[in-house]
Amino acid sequence: MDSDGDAGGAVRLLEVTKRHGRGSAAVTALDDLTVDFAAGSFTAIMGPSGSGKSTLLQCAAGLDLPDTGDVRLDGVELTRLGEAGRARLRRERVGFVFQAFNLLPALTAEQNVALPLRLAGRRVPRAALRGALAAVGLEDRARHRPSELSGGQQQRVAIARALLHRPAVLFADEPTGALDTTSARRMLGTLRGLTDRDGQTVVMVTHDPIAAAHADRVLFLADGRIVGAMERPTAEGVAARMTQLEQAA
Ligand SMILES: Nc1ncnc2c1ncn2[C@@H]1O[C@H](COP(=O)(O)OP(=O)(O)OP(=O)(O)O)[C@@H](O)[C@H]1O
Repeated sequence: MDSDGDAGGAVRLLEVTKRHGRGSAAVTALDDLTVDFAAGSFTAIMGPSGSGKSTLLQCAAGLDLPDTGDVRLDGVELTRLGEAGRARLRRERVGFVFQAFNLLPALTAEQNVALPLRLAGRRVPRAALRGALAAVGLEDRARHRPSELSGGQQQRVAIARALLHRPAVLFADEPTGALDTTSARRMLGTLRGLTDRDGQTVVMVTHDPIAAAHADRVLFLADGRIVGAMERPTAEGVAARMTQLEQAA
């Protein structure tokens, strides 16, 4: 590891504190938090409601800025960038998948995948488009509209869209929240495959111990701090740890 301590790190948060609100209503969402997400790793973030998971994702992805501390994404200190610089960094190096798929109903799967790059004025090579759909197992659904796809397939289109520009990190906020069990399992298999096959760095917030068990590592958050980590997690182990945290909350 070099003197910056970021060797191999796709994302690093260093002593990050983030408060929401002002005065007596202020809430410390992240409290002097330091964490590294290694390149090519799949991390799940868990914690009781209000523990700071979404805030962590927003700060790590450059969607929000910490009050103090530094965030480095793919070698770039994004806390030193202005709004335009952060927007460019997000567009070029970050992929985002949310619980809501946010696909446009009038567009086909491949048009939805291409849309963000087209809106940014970039040409989208056909091979890249096909490659992104193939990476999520949907190459045969390219011409289907969202209404002709299952919920799980729609979420995989959203993942293909997030992957098209080959982001350094794919952030996923409750990506299985709106899916049935079978679709959720397939979606998690897709994320797992992206890390195993392509070395894609994935950071996922979830409430579901079964989802978290697909990751290489689970980080547990409470009151804006990391209070534990589990390597090679099992659903049972994660569930037991979450029960402890929720009883303590
Ligand atoms: N815009 C905001 N204004 C004021 N307080 C906020 C705001 N956003 C978040 N908070 C507070 O910051 C804390 C952390 O919120 P955050 O959404 O990061 O938690 P979370 O772990 O993602 O929660 P959940 O699992 O319920 O989605 C909570 O106490 C929340 O109420």
